[in-house]
Amino acid sequence: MVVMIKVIVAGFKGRMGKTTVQMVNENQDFELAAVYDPRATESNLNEINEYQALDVPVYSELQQIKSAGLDVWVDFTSPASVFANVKFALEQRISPVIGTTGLTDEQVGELQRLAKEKKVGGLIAPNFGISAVLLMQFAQQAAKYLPDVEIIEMHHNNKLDAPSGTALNTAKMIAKVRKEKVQGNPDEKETLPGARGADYQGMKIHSVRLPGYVAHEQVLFGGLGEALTIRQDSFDRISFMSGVAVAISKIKNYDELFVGLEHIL
Ligand SMILES: NC(=O)C1=CN([C@@H]2O[C@H](COP(=O)(O)OP(=O)(O)OC[C@H]3O[C@@H](n4cnc5c(N)ncnc54)[C@H](OP(=O)(O)O)[C@@H]3O)[C@@H](O)[C@H]2O)C=CC1
Ligand SMILES: O=C(O)C1=N[C@H](C(=O)O)C[C@H](O)C1
Repeated sequence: MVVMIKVIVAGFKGRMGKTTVQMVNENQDFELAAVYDPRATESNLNEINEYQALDVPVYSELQQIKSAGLDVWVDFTSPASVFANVKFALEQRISPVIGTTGLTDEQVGELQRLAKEKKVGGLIAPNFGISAVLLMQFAQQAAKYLPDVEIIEMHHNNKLDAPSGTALNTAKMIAKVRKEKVQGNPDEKETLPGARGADYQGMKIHSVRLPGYVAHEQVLFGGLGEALTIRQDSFDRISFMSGVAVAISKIKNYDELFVGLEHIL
């Protein structure tokens, strides 16, 4: 008998949540066992027009989830809610697969300690798209030779957090291989505040928000008489789904919480 992985999708009404519900439902190895949103008024997905054929419980309170026998908690919610959701999942020994951005370093540390204590596998992926995972790795490699770098991330205009989780993670990965340095003219002055962007250990990060965009990033390196630009584009949220599927399939095999899809590929 094939045992399917029982998945709950938190944030199921959102842009990523909807795409994930469809992917999980269509994957023969996964069972869409529940969905969660504290503001949901439905008790079953079949009450929603587009999901009439699906008999899946909708939970709006964490207490309802305790006895649901779930394997994996996929979280695409909001920076304000992800920590409490993931803490709950780990306490219930449900493996979290987290796409939501905005967790602080302290929160990540606390969740990693809890995962170890509970011996539960989990993943925080700043980006589930393979093009973004590769961009971050290539950028880290390039920064060893070209340490002057600026990051431009471009997203749809409904995004809540800035900079994007991917841009911040790119900067953190680069910071591991280069010394902190001041870039640009040490005497430069912003005549319009914010003109030089945000600063992460001397790296400038610029956030663009425009309708029509989905998720895009450029990492620009400058050297003596030369430059390198690395760019990735997610034109559609489907680009994140193969990464989410891999994470759901594998995450139960681990007993710690990783940051970065590359750790389980
Ligand atoms: N790692 C990756 O590859 C990717 C990550 N993301 C990240 O995923 C997150 C979600 O993005 P997106 O789908 O565009 O955002 P949306 O705003 O479209 O969706 C978020 C959903 O979560 C719901 N929600 C809010 N609070 C809770 C809660 N406590 N529990 C469950 N659900 C809740 C919201 O409901 P309501 O509107 O009622 O508040 C909303 O339906 C963001 O942090 C984004 O950066 C996005 C794309 C890819
Ligand atoms: O909000 C989004 O859309 C995205 N969020 C993630 C991020 O902040 O990096 C991943 C991707 O860029 C899409």
